[in-house]
Amino acid sequence: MLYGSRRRDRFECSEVIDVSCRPLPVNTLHQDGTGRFPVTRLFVMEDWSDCLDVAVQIARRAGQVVQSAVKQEKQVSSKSTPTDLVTEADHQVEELIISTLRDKYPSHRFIGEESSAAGVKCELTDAPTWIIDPIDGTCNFVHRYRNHHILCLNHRVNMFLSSQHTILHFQFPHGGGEHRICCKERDVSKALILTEIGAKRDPATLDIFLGNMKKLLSAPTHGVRIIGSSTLALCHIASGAAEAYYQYGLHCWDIAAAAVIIREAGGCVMDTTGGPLDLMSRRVVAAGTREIADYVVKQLQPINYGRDDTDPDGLA
Ligand SMILES: O=P([O-])([O-])O[C@@H]1[C@@H](O)[C@H](O)[C@@H](O)[C@H](O)[C@@H]1O
Ligand SMILES: [Mg+2]
Ligand SMILES: [Mg+2]
Repeated sequence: MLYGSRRRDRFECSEVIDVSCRPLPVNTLHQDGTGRFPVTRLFVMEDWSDCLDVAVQIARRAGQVVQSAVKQEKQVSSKSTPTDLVTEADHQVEELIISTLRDKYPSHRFIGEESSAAGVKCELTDAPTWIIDPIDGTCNFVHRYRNHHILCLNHRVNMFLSSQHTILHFQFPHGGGEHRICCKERDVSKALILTEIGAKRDPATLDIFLGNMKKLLSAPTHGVRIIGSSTLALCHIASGAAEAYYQYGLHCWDIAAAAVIIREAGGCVMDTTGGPLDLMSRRVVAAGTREIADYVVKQLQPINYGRDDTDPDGLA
């Protein structure tokens, strides 16, 4: 089981390690003088296994809501741009998840895609926080396109919950059990690379987006794919179906759950500059190997989408 208690402002956790679900004695942490506590081990402050059970049940219930909604007529509206779609099913699923969890865990905090779009501040504190994308790939959902959409929940104590592919019953287990293994390919000319377009479609953004794709296609790589769901695409890195993923314009709720799966499967997740992942930065590079991740980082010209915590509609 992937587990840990990561209080953002108290220490940096150097890695997520498998620990059993039992309280561990809190050892002395050696302050490194920078006010941060370099943690070589994670300390399970509390037993979170109950959260996992509750969340897997909600993921399944939400999946049933989505599965029945996909066959029905939808009321579709848009958010930050005309291509950033949302339906009543997105709202219904997010409301179901947050209301159930809030009843059960009144002290926990929530970051939800549709709550954020309605103006609720995206704020990560050291309180246990659920990061929720009720339907990732809403455009696919609206078009009933090969049913590529996925529900993702992440619990900010670095406990990955269930990310359930609602239509193909394609479920990534919560980190435990059979481990997913990333591709260990180091040769970019043998890599399949995934990306997503993001919501901006102005000519300048599209020129940069297409320029980045052209650079990666002419490496040459085996190919570049856009499947319409960043979370599902990131999960494909963890399952070894593709070697790398990059994107500007996704959100913390697209990244949070999948990043845990990828790390647990032995891959790497980072910022598009090659530095550590900043969950709120609206950009990511992930790969099965560091070599391919570093190659992708070197090809990219940045696209500015702002940040989830300061500029949620990303039209900076
Ligand atoms: O809105 P949603 O379907 O949850 O998530 C989508 C992401 O999965 C996709 O990668 C991105 O390009 C879209 O703009 C949108 O953010
Ligand atoms: Mg999404
Ligand atoms: Mg969504």
